[in-house]
Amino acid sequence: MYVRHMPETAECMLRWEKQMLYFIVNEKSRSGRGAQIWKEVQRELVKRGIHYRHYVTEHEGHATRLAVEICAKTDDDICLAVVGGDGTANEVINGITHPEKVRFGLIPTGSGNDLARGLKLSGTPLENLARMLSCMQRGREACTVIDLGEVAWDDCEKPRKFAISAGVGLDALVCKKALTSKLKVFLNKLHLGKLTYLLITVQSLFSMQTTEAAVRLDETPERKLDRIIYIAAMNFKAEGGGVPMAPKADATDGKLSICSVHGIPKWRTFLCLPFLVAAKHTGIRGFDIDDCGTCEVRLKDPMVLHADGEYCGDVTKLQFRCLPGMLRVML
Ligand SMILES: Nc1ncnc2c1ncn2[C@@H]1O[C@H](COP(=O)(O)OP(=O)(O)OP(=O)(O)O)[C@@H](O)[C@H]1O
Repeated sequence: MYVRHMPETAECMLRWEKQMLYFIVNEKSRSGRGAQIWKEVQRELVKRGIHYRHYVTEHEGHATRLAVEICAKTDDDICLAVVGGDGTANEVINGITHPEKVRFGLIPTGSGNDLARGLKLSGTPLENLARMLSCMQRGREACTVIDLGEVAWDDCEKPRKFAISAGVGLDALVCKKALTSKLKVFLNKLHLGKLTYLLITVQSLFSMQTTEAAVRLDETPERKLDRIIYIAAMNFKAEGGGVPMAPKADATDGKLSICSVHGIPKWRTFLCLPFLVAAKHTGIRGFDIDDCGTCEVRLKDPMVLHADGEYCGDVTKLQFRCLPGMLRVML
């Protein structure tokens, strides 16, 4: 049961009582389950007498616009929570124009929920809400500060921030296919959403085109890699519904973990997938993981790029960069 911690001073009490909590809600997340969860959360907010305002996303990209509008408010302390999946969280993060004044919260309602996994948010929606409210009540200093990543590519208008990961190749192809997958809708109904990623991964691995790349980590000399299956920049350990691509990644160390698979045949990659899923792939030939602050990649042929599972385009030149301590999270 949630125990309400009473603020110690009258000033603190006054601040808490007046604090507005903004929600950006994707009711369509996890094939519509988001709407049900939001109703449940809303009932609890009313019961607790929380001051809140909510905005429901109506289309792709809407969450970014809503976050920009919320950040334009004059308050110097904005509590902004997402009720949605990783895609919605990514859109909101990209709309946070003033990270210094925002406290970010998450009630995960997606099918992958890798950000929630990275933040160790494993409770029910009401448990996650209670945890967030408790942190909110304890003030800005109670938040956990995490790094974000940023990826720029070819002639992109604006680099894209990411909380979990960004990458080219197999994992991006899987994300792109999952976005429009009828199988995902079907498996979500059976509560088997994560299986979508596994099935699409195997199919995509054997149908994808590999290519060559020149990779430069921080100030080190450029390395040439061939037969690229993927190059991913990980902020947290896992993506794609819990695949621990970088088992030692830490979102508070000021670095990204660059994971790549290259120079080995597809059938060998396929045989190594169980090791990848079990986080036993470190040290296997062809599977590299390196920590760095920036990473530049030049590809011989275009590959699909994703940021937190959102399709960014087919690209040949990209740069990943870590943005240390960029997001204050109510956990
Ligand atoms: N009203 C809407 N109609 C259609 N698409 C929407 C709407 N609101 C948001 N979206 C888009 O839906 C996409 C996926 O949403 P989200 O990530 O929240 O859920 P999910 O795909 O179920 O979860 P996960 O990413 O964790 O697998 C987002 O990229 C967002 O742009």
